[in-house]
Amino acid sequence: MSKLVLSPSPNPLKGTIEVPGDKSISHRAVIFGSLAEGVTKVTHFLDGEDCMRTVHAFQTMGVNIKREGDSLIIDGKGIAALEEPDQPLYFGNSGTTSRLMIGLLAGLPFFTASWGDPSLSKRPMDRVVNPLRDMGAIIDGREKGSKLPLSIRGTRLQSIDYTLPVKSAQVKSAVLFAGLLADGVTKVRELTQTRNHTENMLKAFQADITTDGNTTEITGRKALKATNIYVPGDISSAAFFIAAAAIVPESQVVLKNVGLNGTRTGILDVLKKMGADMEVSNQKEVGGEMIGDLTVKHTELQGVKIKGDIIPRLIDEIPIIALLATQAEGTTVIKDAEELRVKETDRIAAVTEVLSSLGADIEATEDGMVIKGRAKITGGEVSAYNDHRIAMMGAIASLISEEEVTIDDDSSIAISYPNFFEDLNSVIN
Ligand SMILES: O=C(O)C1=C[C@@H](OP(=O)(O)O)[C@@H](O)[C@H](O)C1
Ligand SMILES: C=C(OP(=O)(O)O)C(=O)O
Repeated sequence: MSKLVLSPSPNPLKGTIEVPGDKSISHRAVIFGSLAEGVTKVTHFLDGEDCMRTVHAFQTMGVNIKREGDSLIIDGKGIAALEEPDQPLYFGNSGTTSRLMIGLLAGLPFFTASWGDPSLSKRPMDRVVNPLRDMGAIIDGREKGSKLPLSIRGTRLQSIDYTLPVKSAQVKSAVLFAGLLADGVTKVRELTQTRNHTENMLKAFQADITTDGNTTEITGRKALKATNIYVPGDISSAAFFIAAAAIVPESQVVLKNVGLNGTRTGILDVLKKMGADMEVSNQKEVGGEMIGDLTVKHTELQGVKIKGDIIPRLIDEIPIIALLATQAEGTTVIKDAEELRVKETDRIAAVTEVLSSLGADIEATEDGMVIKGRAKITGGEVSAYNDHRIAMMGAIASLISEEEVTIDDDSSIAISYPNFFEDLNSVIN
């Protein structure tokens, strides 16, 4: 636990940052690399705590995974070579590790127990357990299997035709992983498109998969073939510097090689609507994912309405978007974001509490928030609620604060952005 006292920064932000690898893509690269036949090299892998939970899970199941600089070398021996773990798998704080692994473990021919930290133990797992049980999975656990710890007796699964009741890429991925191990063709339908990294990477590993963006079909029991993966910069991490450059006067920051997959770029659409001065350059496709450089300059922003299908495309960026909104002219309304209530913490409550303690005019609603700009960020002492995105939002708020911002504990930042303060210091002149 380390308390953090941040002094207001009088200077504009200037410079170039290459943010760490995308968390969602890094998790999936470890999973598919471990299941595939052959050696997979994952370049620009995110060594944040969450992705390391996924690495440790596969190491416990006998997969040889080693670090080489910022790459990961995975010696995949195929699905049949995975071994029954001799200890419970610990998923730490990671919703993605737990939901994706549960989907996979349900179809592997051995027993596992799994658990998580206090935050993860509160998060709903029935959203993955229910469709998996429909496929024949044998899962038990706390609250009838809706919370960790869980026990899974892996078994041969049947395919399913499943329409997602929640807008969640983790649920979609869990069912597709189970489908990869099941007999027949599994179909997953979503009414609103969520991030599609699982589908993209399954194609790269030569799975038998088709998707039209709403319905994805996968044929089970087909071997995956190793491939090399480059992990783009995480737009969810870049978001903190995009916001910082937009709100600190006279700033100009370049973010290199940021992932620009359209299922993740909702924050860019919102910034454009707010009137931000932002340019995308050097766009190209690498391994099925778009990347590019973003140049963001300070400018005056306008409040906006954010609701509907855009929400899954910016779900993890809402805390930092809320801070942006405090500096925009007029009112920003965020709706349809009730999923925030079941993240690492209740992010609607946490964002509202932290930003109002720091001087903002913000109110929580059932499924979002209402933020009135422009507010002076005066400073103060806040809790990060043990949530990396809340801690980083607090740190960026300190840049425009009149007085110090004190955050009770910044250790959660290592979940997704271990070098956050090095990168921040590199653009504070
Ligand atoms: O699939 C993924 O990698 C993720 C999906 C999202 O969660 P949900 O699927 O719960 O919306 C997101 O919030 C999380 O940070 C990562
Ligand atoms: C919600 C997040 O992650 P997860 O669900 O993997 O814990 C996040 O990174 O903001």
